[in-house]
Amino acid sequence: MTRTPVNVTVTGAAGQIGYALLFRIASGHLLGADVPVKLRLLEIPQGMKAAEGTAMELDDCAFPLLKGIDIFDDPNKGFEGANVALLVGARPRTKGMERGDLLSANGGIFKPQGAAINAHAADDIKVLVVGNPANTNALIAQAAAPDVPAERFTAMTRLDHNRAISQLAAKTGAAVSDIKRLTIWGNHSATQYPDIFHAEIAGKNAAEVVSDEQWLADTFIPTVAKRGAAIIEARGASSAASAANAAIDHVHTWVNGTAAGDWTSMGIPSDGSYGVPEGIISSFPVTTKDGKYEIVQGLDINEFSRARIDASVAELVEERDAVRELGLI
Ligand SMILES: NC(=O)C1=CN([C@@H]2O[C@H](COP(=O)(O)OP(=O)(O)OC[C@H]3O[C@@H](n4cnc5c(N)ncnc54)[C@H](O)[C@@H]3O)[C@@H](O)[C@H]2O)C=CC1
Ligand SMILES: O=C([O-])CC(=O)C(=O)O
Repeated sequence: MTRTPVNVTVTGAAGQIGYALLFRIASGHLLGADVPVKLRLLEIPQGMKAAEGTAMELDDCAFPLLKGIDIFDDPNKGFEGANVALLVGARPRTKGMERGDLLSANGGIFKPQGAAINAHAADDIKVLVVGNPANTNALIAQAAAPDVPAERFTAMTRLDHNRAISQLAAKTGAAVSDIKRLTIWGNHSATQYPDIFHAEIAGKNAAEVVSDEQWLADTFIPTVAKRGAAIIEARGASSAASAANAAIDHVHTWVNGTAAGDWTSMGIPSDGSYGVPEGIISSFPVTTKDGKYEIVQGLDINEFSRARIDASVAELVEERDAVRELGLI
């Protein structure tokens, strides 16, 4: 049976992450090796020519699953019929820019994109926001799309999740595939909290295996939370291939499900679980099945974790209040 292609819209398609992302979507890593895709690339006018170049290269790969590529600089067209939208293009912070300026500049991108998704995307649209500040940009887009179920707007903390697994594997000598149930809580920012108290390493409790609270507090958490800045310092440019990889993982897991006994981390609208105020887009431990996710319930949160979750959530509340003040939500 021939399957109908899935329409995948990627914004910021001519950027660094876009260049690392599009080829993997087209080769079947986003949705599955048997799922044909049509790509819809959305750029700003200055990015159109570079996006055309990337599209030429995509053609040159002769990917069997790639059933079409269209390029737009109008969000109303870019999101038409989209089943999956990866919102990567954003306004980076530049010198002298205050947080309010950054939120307001991104509001100018994510508000119209949310409205275009509301008006033109397919009924089953799933949105992943990668562009920073990802959680609050997702909130802005979601607020502009009142007809789309709120839970379809998610923000990427999978890169943080993968970074934390890798650091934990290096510390303990375990294989990354032996590490399960790790959680990133809160914001995709330096306040995020990577939590190993419920994680398992080859079936044993990770915090007990590590048994070194000082390493947790002084090395592990800051290394994971500040990894983006360390990459910028080393590479002279922000994480691109690892960010693209995490975006692929996020959507693949959302669509295809978490493995039995494991969970992942996603930035999602809070339902009030774990004392996180309803509505803000915060990272939680989630399981996924049949294209839907659920927050893992019933975890004991110790004092060490509580303080850190609360600090990151407080930052998200401040960001929400700031964009509310700016009339963006
Ligand atoms: N959530 C996460 O874990 C991570 C998020 N990021 C964020 O991802 C974003 C993109 O990163 P890069 O690809 O490295 O940046 P980049 O600057 O290389 O590319 C961004 C692209 O977006 C385009 N763009 C700007 N405004 C647009 C709009 N309104 N519509 C469509 N396209 C637009 C630009 O023309 C440019 O081609 C940044 O905000 C970065 O901070 C990066 C790494 C990890
Ligand atoms: O700060 C940035 O632009 C990059 C980023 O989010 C990360 O690598 O986690």
